[in-house]
Amino acid sequence: MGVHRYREGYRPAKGADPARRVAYEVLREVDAGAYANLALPRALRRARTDVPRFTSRDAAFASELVYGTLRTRGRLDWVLARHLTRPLDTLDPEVVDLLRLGAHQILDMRVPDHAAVAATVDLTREVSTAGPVGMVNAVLRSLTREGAEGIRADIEAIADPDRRLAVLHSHPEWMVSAFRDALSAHGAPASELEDLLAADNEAPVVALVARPGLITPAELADEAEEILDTRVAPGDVCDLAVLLESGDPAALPSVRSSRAGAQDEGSQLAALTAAAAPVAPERSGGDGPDGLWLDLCAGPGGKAALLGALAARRGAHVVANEVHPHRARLVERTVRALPEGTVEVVSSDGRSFGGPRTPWPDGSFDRILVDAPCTGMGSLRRRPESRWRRKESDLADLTALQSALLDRAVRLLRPGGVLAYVTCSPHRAETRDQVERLLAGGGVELLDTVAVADGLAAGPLGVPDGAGLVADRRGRAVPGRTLQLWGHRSGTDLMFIAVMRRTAADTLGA
Ligand SMILES: C[S@@+](CC[C@H](N)C(=O)[O-])C[C@H]1O[C@@H](n2cnc3c(N)ncnc32)[C@H](O)[C@@H]1O
Repeated sequence: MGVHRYREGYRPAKGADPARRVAYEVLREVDAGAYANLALPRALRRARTDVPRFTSRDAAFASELVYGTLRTRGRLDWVLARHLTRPLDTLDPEVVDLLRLGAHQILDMRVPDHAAVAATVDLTREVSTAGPVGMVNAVLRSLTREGAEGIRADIEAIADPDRRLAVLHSHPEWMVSAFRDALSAHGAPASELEDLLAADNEAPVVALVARPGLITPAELADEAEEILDTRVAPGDVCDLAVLLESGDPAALPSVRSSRAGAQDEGSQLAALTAAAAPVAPERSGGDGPDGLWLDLCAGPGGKAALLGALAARRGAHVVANEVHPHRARLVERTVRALPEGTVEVVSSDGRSFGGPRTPWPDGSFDRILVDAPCTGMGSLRRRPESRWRRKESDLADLTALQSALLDRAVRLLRPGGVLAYVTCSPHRAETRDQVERLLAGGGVELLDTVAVADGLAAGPLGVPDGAGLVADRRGRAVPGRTLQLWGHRSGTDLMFIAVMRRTAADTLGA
């Protein structure tokens, strides 16, 4: 629990309620660098043990406070600024969190105004010095007098369209512009921008994957229904998926033993597509070998486990590489239920993976997945704080890393081998530009990713007509298509998938 900073002789007039207290503690942890999706379950577990009569309603309320406050932070800050006499970022960060918590209850939740103000003031008394109590009270009371209609009208009146959408849907302005550009880069109508941004603020469903050969989706659904006491549904996009209305997947024995896992349906489809894209023969006749696969950026191992399950059925072997040793250990855990020897976990920098004097010289692999580090703009629903942490200036380093990983992967592929490039971001620079750069370099051809994925999907992928085309250096469309999934169309994370194939050995001038 957080630090109490009572003044000498000072005692709170009334204790803060435990759910708000938990939410505040988690916001403070997130401010210090924690991830909400890890910090919140930890805090709830603590509260269930430490706080007498901490109910599941308290847990649900605390979760809504944490996720809602983090998601709507941009709009909350814009509104709060109108009621402050000094800039928000000059206030003590603890006070800022208290104000955001109160404002979120007043503006977005069905908490009566007086209760939202009183409870936030109680919480302020309990966690802070007496100093800000009066200020928090005054600012929140002033906010309750403003009214949602007036606020909405003032936001609608913001002249700059991206600024207006940034405030309304609570995204950093640079991301709004990047999403606008991404829709156009991937052949989706620009008119869908608002739907895209709104979908980012919806609570995601929890998707599980039943790893083939280890558990069936029906067995997983039965287990979830029984243990989590929740409603379950089959996947919209993948037959292997089981969707949960609520509940903590970690409570399921199949998840604890890694026979199943929590995995967005877009990620499941990416791994399935990487495994299904057709390899070509190295010289002539048949499909050529398909026995050695590489997952170049494997941590924490969700896709490696699905690839491994599919490889086990096809007699293939998967090398799962991850640069950070602690994340490589997570991969080991994720793949541990697979038949022994199916997945081999190694830890090295993917940019210089394999080569002479290693078991994997250039041209070794039949199939490579590069699920590259990226801005993560495609999973904002799931990681509510990430939109505020990520900076536009991160792009240059990330795209350089993606290019180096892709270049290395092409060299590690045999001619005719398949390269699947995946990002959890639709940003043009991380997706289409990377594919166009690779194609321009020679050595790879683009396959029809939409057709491969469509053939695997349980339902429509919501790909707009004519989407996924990429151009050569002269701006002419090349054969093949990439696939961009959109949350507002398919309900998945915004995964980008491009399957390519290595052409002749000598085109890279190796
Ligand atoms: C998008 S995540 C991969 C997710 C993973 N495929 C899954 O489905 O669980 C990217 C991973 O690449 C790792 N990474 C970053 N730089 C790398 C490098 N130079 N070589 C190999 N892996 C790297 C990151 O640590 C991170 O675990």
